[in-house]
Amino acid sequence: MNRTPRTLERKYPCCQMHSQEPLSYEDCEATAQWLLGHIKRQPEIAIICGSGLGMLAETLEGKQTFEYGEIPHFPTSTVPGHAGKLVFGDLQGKFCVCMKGRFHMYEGYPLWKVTFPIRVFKLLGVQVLIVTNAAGSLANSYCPGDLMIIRDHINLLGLSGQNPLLGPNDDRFGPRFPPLSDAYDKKLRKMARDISKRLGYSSFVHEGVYCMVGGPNFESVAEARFLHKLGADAVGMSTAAEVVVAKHCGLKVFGISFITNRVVKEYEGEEEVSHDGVLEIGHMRAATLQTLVTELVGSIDPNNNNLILEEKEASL
Ligand SMILES: O=P(O)(O)O[C@H]1O[C@H](CO)[C@@H](O)[C@H]1O
Ligand SMILES: Nc1nc2[nH]cnc2c(=O)[nH]1
Repeated sequence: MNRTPRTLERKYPCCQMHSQEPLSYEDCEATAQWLLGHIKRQPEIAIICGSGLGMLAETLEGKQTFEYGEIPHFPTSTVPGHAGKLVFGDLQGKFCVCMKGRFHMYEGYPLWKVTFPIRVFKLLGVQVLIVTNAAGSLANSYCPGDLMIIRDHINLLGLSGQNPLLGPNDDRFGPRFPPLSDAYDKKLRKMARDISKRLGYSSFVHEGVYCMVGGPNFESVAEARFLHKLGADAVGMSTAAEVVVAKHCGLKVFGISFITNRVVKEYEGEEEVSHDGVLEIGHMRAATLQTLVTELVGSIDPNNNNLILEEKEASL
C-alpha cells in the first residue's frame, strides 16, 4: 500500500519511487535502447562525477548531452553540485558516458533506483566504470584537496541490510551472491598510482578505504571516531552501492575520492563541515582529479582483458 502523502509526492517526486517495484531487466533495456537510438556508438567507459566534480564531463569532445528528465526511467538530481545531465563524448580517444550528477539514498531514492544507471551502462556496452566522489577524511594524514584511490570500501548500509541487490535476483545481470573481495580493480589502481607518480602527484594521492553512510547529516564526533576505528580512511554518502551493482553485472571498477574536508574527530575542534564548503574546495582544487582520470582513461584498453593499452604499458 502506498502511504506517501499526496502533497509530499507532488513536492518531492522521488518519494513516489519508494512505493514502486525495482525496475526490471526489460526497463533497463528500454532505457539503453532509447539512448542507443540517440548516440553515435556504444560507450566503452562510464564515469560518475561526484559532488562539484562535474567539470570532467565538460572536457569530452563532440559532446551529446541529455537531461536526466528526458531519459526514460531516469531519476532526477536534487542536490546542488549535481547537474542532472548524461554526457556522451570522446576522452583520450575513448567514447565515454559521464554522469554529471548522481543519485543518493538521502534524496529519497531507494538504492535500486540510485544504481539504475549502472545497469543501463552495462547494457550500453560499457566495460569499465570510474566512480568519483567528494569525501571527508578520517585518516589523520589526509588534507583537503588530496585524492584517495579507493582500495576497498565499507558499505555500512549494505552491512545493515540496505543493499541495491535486495529482492529477487535476475541472473541476466549477475549471480545471487556476488563476491566483492576484488571490487576495485588491482590493475586500474596500479595504473593510477603509476600515473600519479609520473604527474608528480604522489605526495597528495593516497590509497585507502572509503566508507558509505546514508547521510544526509555529516558525522558526529563519536561516529567519526567509530568509522576511523573500523578501518575507514574517508567517508561519504555514495559510491559503495554503485560499485556493488557494477561488480554484480561484471564491470571493472576504478574509484577515487576527492578529499574536501577533514571529518571532525575532536570535541574541542573549531572546524564545521558544510555542503557549500565541499563544493567550494571541489571548484578550487578538482583539476588534479580531472587530470588523473583523463590520463587513466587514456591508458585503458577496455577491450583488452589486461585493461592496459600496449603502447602505454612501457611508459607506466
Ligand atoms: O558522494 P558525492 O555524490 O560526491 O557527494 C558527497 O558530498 C555530499 C555532501 O557534501 C554528499 O552527497 C556526499 O556523498
Ligand atoms: N558523510 C560525509 N560525506 C561527505 N562528503 C564530503 N564530505 C563528507 C563528510 O565529511 N562526511
